[in-house]
Amino acid sequence: ASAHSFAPSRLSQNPNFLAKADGELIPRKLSDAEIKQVLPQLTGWSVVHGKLHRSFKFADFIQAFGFLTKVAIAAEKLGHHPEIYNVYNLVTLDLTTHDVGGISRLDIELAKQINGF
Ligand SMILES: C[C@H](O)[C@H](O)[C@H]1CNC2=NC(N)=NC(=O)C2=N1
Repeated sequence: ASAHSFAPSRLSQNPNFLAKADGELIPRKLSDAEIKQVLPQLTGWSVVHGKLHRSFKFADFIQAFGFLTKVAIAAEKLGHHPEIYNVYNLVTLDLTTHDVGGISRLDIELAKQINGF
């Protein structure tokens, strides 16, 4: 591909991303219909207050935090970070894309990875 293929105007044609004025790509906010369609693949997750939401219960705090450590590593690799709430053996996660004010494919991807832990 020529250099010009990578100009922001070309990249912005990818339906999964929006190009900001400076050319930086950010994920697109998914529609309610798109979220409803993918939700059956995300066992245990629901949409609460416009965020992907799931609670997890563990045997104790150490198990809960071991899980959260895996979540943290996945999040850092993805460059996408969950909202985390922990009380002893309970963990609640809310996934939203702050950059777009809604749920994006990055939230779907993170939820899928978390379900594999
Ligand atoms: C620059 C950096 O990649 C962005 O600020 C990322 C970091 N992690 C993020 N995580 C989430 N959940 N939403 C974001 O919009 C977001 N933005």
